[in-house]
Amino acid sequence: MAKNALKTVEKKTAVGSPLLDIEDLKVYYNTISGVAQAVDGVNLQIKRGEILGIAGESGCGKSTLTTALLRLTKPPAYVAAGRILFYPLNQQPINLLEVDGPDLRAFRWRNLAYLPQGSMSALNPVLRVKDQFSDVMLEHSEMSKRDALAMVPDLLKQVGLEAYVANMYPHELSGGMKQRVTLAMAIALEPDLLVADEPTTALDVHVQRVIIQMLAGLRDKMGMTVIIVTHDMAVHAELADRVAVMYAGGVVEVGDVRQIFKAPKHPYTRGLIGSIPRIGGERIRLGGIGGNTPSPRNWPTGCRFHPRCPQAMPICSQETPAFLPVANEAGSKVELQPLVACHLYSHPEAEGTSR
Ligand SMILES: Nc1ncnc2c1ncn2[C@@H]1O[C@H](COP(=O)(O)OP(=O)(O)OP(=O)(O)O)[C@@H](O)[C@H]1O
Repeated sequence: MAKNALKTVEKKTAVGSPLLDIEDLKVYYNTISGVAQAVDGVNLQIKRGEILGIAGESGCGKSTLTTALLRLTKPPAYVAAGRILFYPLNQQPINLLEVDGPDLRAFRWRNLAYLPQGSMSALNPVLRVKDQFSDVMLEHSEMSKRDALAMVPDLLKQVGLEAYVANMYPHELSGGMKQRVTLAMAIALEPDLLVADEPTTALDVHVQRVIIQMLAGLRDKMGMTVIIVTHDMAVHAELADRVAVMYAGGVVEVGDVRQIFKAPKHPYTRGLIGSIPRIGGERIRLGGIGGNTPSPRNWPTGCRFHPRCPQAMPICSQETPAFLPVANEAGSKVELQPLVACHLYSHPEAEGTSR
């Protein structure tokens, strides 16, 4: 069996085992007006073969978190604390934050791939599509140029493009085609993890659907883990197995996508879900979330959502709520327990103590 096919079988067998453990991760920015604590104590477990959605308002730290996962943090940002444990197939876990130099270069593309925000402009305008592929594959694997070029038509096919696209330059492609080419390049070396940042923004509805189906297909065909970052809750509803909701630099709730939509626990998640328009049924006024997003240079004390929370209690401004497990809804297929950081669920006297 070819090496790649063997790797795919191994990965599919490993679906459900741990891939990443993010432990108390803090990523800050040095700015003239002080330190911005953009990601401030994130804890998250991610399993092989799952599609995890990361949701939250603009500025809550989604991109800062994912760039740290990919070891792409650049000044003025820096990792202030935490560990990111990565579990390679059949090997001991490694702390991604300690991988450096040639090891890190080898790790990228082969293990971690990135589909950045606005990735359509990430292509080199003076290279034909096939040469962009071979550049990446030659730099990050031991493949010969001939072998790399031979793989291009098949990779293009996987993202629904014809083989002739290999000979085209980026300016000859539509926006949707460029996005597919970038996706095909990201998956060329069959990475364990693909991080897609707003992959459907700025695409028309039809192309959005195609990209969503492709991302879902990667998991099914290759056992790839996908982290999808977007504030478009409809994309999460359609694609994700679990959703992590971020607010003010932290994850406030994570759980089965159906549970997040049907029975959100955290008042912030309820606000997010309540602000999605629905078609059909009675016309209702959308809830939305009052107040403004706080500044990462000066987070509110206690629960950072308390100044905007319709259910705030005195304790909420005083104590930071722990990230605690709550009960899974009946019928959930997700093994990892849902977690919520909210005093409504951590104090027995409070409403909603459904643990
Ligand atoms: N280069 C920078 N210098 C200083 N602060 C920054 C920088 N980049 C981001 N930040 C701050 O970090 C916080 C988190 O930003 P980030 O881009 O991670 O949020 P996001 O949730 O991905 O937002 P969006 O959905 O708009 O992309 C924001 O408050 C932002 O102001």
